[in-house]
Amino acid sequence: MQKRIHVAVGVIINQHQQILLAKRHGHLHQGGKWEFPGGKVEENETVTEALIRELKEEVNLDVVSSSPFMDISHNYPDKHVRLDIHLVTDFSNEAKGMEQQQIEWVPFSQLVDYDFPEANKPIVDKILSELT
Ligand SMILES: Nc1nc2c([nH]c(=O)n2[C@H]2C[C@H](O)[C@@H](COP(=O)(O)OP(=O)(O)OP(=O)(O)O)O2)c(=O)[nH]1
Ligand SMILES: [Mg+2]
Repeated sequence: MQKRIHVAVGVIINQHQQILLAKRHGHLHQGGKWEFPGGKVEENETVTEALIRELKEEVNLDVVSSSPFMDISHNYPDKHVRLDIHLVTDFSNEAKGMEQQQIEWVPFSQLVDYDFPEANKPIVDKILSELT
């Protein structure tokens, strides 16, 4: 059984009801796909701490508060992930791709046009059914 990596993920929504997506670099696991920003929870770190750290490192946002949204375990052929997904509507600063990745603020209705990793399907479904 492979190790399951624990990932803190942010569904970040701005005042225009747009969601922040970032494109994963081609060489990464699930490369070329669009993702909700986030990354691995390190040892001795809570999910919230990881979320705050990753959103600063990846997209330059300062999270003020967040709330749990959903928890997904997914087995890729090469990797098992647990996505610990949080809603972030309270943040400061301007979003920037800090790792030279493409980022976009996307209206809810356009989410269906983006190519996400397989594990993300239930996230997009829940956003569309509960937040719109
Ligand atoms: N951030 C994020 N990761 C996702 C999403 N969907 C999905 O399957 N994943 C997977 C892809 C990766 O296997 C894993 C995230 O790990 P990562 O490699 O980005 O972790 P990280 O940002 O800490 O980067 P690093 O330590 O490898 O430098 O979760 C998503 O929407 N957002
Ligand atoms: Mg990441």
